[in-house]
Amino acid sequence: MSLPGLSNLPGLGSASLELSAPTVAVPRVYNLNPETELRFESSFSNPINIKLVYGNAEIFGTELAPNTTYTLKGAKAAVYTWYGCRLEITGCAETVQVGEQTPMLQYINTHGALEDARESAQTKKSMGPRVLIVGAENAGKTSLAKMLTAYAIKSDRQPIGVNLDPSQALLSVPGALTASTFASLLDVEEGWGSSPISGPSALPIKMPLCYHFGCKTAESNPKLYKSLVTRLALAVTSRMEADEDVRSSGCIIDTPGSLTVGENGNYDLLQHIVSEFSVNAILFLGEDALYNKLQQQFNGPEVTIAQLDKSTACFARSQSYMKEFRQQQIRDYFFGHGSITLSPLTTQTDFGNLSIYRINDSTTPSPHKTENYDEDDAYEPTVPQPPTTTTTPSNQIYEKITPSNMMQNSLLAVTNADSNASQEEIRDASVMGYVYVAGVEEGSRKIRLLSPVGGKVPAKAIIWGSWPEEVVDLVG
Ligand SMILES: Nc1ncnc2c1ncn2[C@@H]1O[C@H](COP(=O)(O)OP(=O)(O)OP(=O)(O)O)[C@@H](O)[C@H]1O
Repeated sequence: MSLPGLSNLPGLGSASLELSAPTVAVPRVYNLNPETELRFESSFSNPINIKLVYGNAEIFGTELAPNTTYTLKGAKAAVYTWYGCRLEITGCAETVQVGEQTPMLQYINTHGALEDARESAQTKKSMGPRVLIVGAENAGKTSLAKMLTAYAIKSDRQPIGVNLDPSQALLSVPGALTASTFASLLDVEEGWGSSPISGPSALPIKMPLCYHFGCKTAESNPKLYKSLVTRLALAVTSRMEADEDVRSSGCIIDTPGSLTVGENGNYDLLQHIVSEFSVNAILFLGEDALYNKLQQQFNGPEVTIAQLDKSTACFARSQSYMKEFRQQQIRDYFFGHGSITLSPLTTQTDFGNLSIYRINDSTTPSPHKTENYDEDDAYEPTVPQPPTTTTTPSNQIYEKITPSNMMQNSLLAVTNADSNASQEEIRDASVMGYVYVAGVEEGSRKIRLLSPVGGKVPAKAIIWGSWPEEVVDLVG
C-alpha cells in the first residue's frame, strides 16, 4: 500500500512506502455453558491472554473482571463459570479444552460448611475453622487452598493462608514456609498476590510472615521442619487472638504431597501440624486407602475429616516444568511479574561482612551427617571456620561457613537474627528478605549479591540451604 504524499518527503524520493497491515492476533472465542470450565496450559515463553467478554467466570475462585486481559505464562489452570460466559483467548495455548465434569459443587459446598463454622465462631467469639488440605502430589491442594481463600475473601472474611510446602512458594520463594492474612483479592496472573518486596501493584499487597526451611522435602529435615511449623503456628494463633475478624475466619493450610506417601502417610509430621495449628478440619483429596487410614488416625470430636474429589483436570507436572516454575517464582521475586517491573541491585561485599550459616540436612553431603540431630540435645555453639576445616557436631542445625564458589547462583535468606545469634535464635527468626549470589571471588574474598533493595546487606544471620536449586541465568 502506498501512502499519498509520503513520496514527497525529503529522503524518500519517489520510492513508494509499503506498509503491511499490523499483525493482529485473532482471538478464539469460547462460549461456556453454566458449570463448565475451560482448561488450558501455556508455556513460560509464550503466554496465553484471556478476556471475559460476557457473563461471569473465575480462576481458582477469583472472579475475572469483564473486558480485562489476563496474561498467564507457564500456567496450567481453568476458567470456571457458574452461569455461563464468553471468553476470548489470544496467544499461545499449549492445550485448551472444555471440561464438563468438575468437583466445583463439592468445593463450593465445602466453602459453605466453612462459612457456617465462621458464623458460629463469630457469635461465640471463638476461633474459626483451621483447615488442613492433604493429598498426593498434583492432587489439586494448592488450587483448592486458593479457591477456599478466594471464596472466603468474597464472603468478607480474612483467612490466614499457610504454605507448608517447600517445593513452591506463597508470596515468597521456594524453600520458604509462609503465612499471610488475605483480606483483598488474589492476583489471577501471579497466583496469590504481591508481597511488599514486589513493588507497586494494582491490588493491595499481602504481608507474608516467612521462615526459611531451605530443604527440598519436609522429610529431608523433619526436626527443622517441625520447629518451623511450630513457629508459624504460634504466629498464626497470636494473629488470630489479636484480630477478631481474622480469628473467626480461621486458616487454610496447604501441605506437601510427600506427607501422603507410604501406607500411612507421614503420620508423624501430619500429627505435628494438626496439633500445632489445632486443626479441626482435614480436607483429603484423593485415594480411599489413605483416607481411611487418616480417618482412623484423626477423626474424632476435635477433628472432622472429609474426602473431596480430585479434579480430573489437575495436570501432572514434570520435574522440568516444576524446575522452570520455581525459577520463574525466583525471577518474579527479584524482577517482578506482569506489568510490575522491579530493579534489583547488585552489591559487592567482603566475605568478612557476612555471617552465613549452612543448613545441616540429609541432602547436604558432609562427613558430619552420621547421626540425626536431636531437638533435645544440648546446644553447642558453632565456631566460625572455613568449610574445609570446620568440624561441626552433627546435632547442630546450622554450620557457620565462609563463602565459597559452591554458593554461586544460590539464594540466601537474610534473617532477623543477629549475626552471632544462637542456633535456635537463627532457626526461630523470620526472614527479612532473600539475596542471590551472583558471583564469588575466593582469591580476593569478595561476594557479589543481587538484592531486591539497595544498600549494605544487613549484619544479620544469613541462611544457605540446599533448596531451592541454583538459578543459573538470573544475572547476565
Ligand atoms: N480444574 C483444573 N483445570 C486445569 N488445571 C488445573 C485444575 N486444577 C488444578 N490444576 C492445575 O494442576 C496442577 C496441580 O494442581 P495443584 O498445584 O493445585 O496440586 P497440588 O496438589 O498442590 O500439587 P503439589 O503437591 O505438587 O504441590 C497445577 O498446575 C494446577 O494449576
